[in-house]
Amino acid sequence: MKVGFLGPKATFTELAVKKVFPGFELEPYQTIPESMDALVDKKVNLAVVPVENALEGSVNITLDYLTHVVQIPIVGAITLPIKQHLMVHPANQDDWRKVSVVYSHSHAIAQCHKFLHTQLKGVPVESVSSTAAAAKMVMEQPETKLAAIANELAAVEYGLAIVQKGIHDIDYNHTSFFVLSEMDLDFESISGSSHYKTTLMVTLPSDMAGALHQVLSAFAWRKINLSKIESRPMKTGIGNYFFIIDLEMKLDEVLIPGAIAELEALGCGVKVLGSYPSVMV
Ligand SMILES: O=C(O)C(=O)Cc1ccccc1
Repeated sequence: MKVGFLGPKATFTELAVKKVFPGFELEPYQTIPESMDALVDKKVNLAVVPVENALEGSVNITLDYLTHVVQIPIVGAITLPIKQHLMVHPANQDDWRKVSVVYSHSHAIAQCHKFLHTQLKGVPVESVSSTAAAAKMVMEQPETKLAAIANELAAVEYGLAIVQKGIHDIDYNHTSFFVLSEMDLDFESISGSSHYKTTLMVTLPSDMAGALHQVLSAFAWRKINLSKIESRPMKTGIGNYFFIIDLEMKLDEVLIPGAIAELEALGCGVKVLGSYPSVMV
């Protein structure tokens, strides 16, 4: 069984994959869309992609690619604690305050805003495809004083020295990842979790006063708990949005189909993106 993930080696995504799928064959891809394309092209059986960070919010490219471009079911979710460290080439260890650029993934940069603002004020910060890609770049250019924000495994993998540990702004820093697959994967047995979520994509009828209120009521009176509601652009014009809604329950035969039928009767479009166990590792 082959798992595609946002690489290179030692990204947070790989950490999440290794925790839940030990011993599986791993295939790194340079971007999130490439990992999903690999699944569509059947080069891998599963793809694991970051979807939400507790400090920075949704990973928009994941949600947008999943809703606008590919049609692959979500079969699981993994939530991983995130610790960010500042690392440099060992040759520049004593001089780390004089780095000329800090590289990382945009979400990691946002998670360390306070540290960058106070400790490395004025140093340019550039985002690259992943935290591990940043670490790899720093390793490859010892003569330029560069720094990366990445995890401990990336420091080991790319031979970098951690010069500041735990630089994320808030200690409670977690990221969730979606497990995507066309296969009928028994993620409940693999993850040991029976905590299910169901993710829906909902479009509203145009120009209907109180439409969102009515959508929420369909869940509220059935006592279906929502854990997330996110609006994303339809990409058809300013002000046109759809909603991604997470329900805190497994797709059943009564409550969720009833709510969906009610939304459809209102003129909403509803698509189930997945009903899947969610695990904290
Ligand atoms: O860049 C990585 O290591 C990723 O896996 C994406 C990401 C970035 C920041 C926090 C969590 C995941």
